[in-house]
Amino acid sequence: MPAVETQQLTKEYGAVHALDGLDLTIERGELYGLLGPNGSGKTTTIEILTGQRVPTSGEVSVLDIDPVENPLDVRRAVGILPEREDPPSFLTPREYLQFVGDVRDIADVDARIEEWSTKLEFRGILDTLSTDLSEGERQRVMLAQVFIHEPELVFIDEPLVNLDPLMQAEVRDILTAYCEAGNTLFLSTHFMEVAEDLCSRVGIIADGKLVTERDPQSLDEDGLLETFATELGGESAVEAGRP
Ligand SMILES: Nc1ncnc2c1ncn2[C@@H]1O[C@H](COP(=O)(O)OP(=O)(O)OP(=O)(O)O)[C@@H](O)[C@H]1O
Repeated sequence: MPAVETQQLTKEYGAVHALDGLDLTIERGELYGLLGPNGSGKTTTIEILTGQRVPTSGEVSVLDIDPVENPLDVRRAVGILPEREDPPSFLTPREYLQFVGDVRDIADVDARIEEWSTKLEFRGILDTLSTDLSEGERQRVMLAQVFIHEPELVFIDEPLVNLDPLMQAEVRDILTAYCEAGNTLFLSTHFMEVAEDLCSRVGIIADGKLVTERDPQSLDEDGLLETFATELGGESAVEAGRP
């Protein structure tokens, strides 16, 4: 069974058709990127796949679980990093990750905190209040909470946001190694260069529909993405500092 499958998924917010018959199949071990301009339906897709939002119609399966029927089971099984989410300002990264360890029933949470704070290079600020951390440091803590329970499927909305170029390269390596170990990663981005550099397959979404799926090496060989040029990759992810 694929890691993720949707059939004719729709989501309406009143008169807005956020998803309009979305068909997705993502196999285990893929590093799949959903690329699309602002408002194309990426966040709505992730929210439905992770049991946070109920679709208007259509079928969904995530690790063989139906997130509409069993949202808690899906959230237990996967890692999630929503866009623009921070650790609570009044907790230190260590306290926050211990809290995540409690919620996720992780027996050896202290060892995992050591492991992930080392990998993501924030050991030095483990005991600093999150309110005093930079945006990039907070993003690294949030990335750690995605992986700390070693899920086999992870959803990340805009994965490299707020990271400096060196850290972006480190995170790319971590995400790639994670998929090479047989796990699956679903990420969304509106930066073409993130999709090109990171993904093994890219789906292009516009107006809630999957327009096409591409090998990242031939992402724009026919100039299709020129139509989204101002929104997609119109500025460099590195220059923008928020890919
Ligand atoms: N809670 C909501 N209520 C009403 N409309 C919504 C809601 N959430 C999203 N929408 C609308 O649904 C459409 C898809 O939004 P969504 O956030 O899924 O797009 P996106 O591709 O993630 O955008 P972005 O790149 O800006 O994060 C947009 O038109 C948006 O305004």
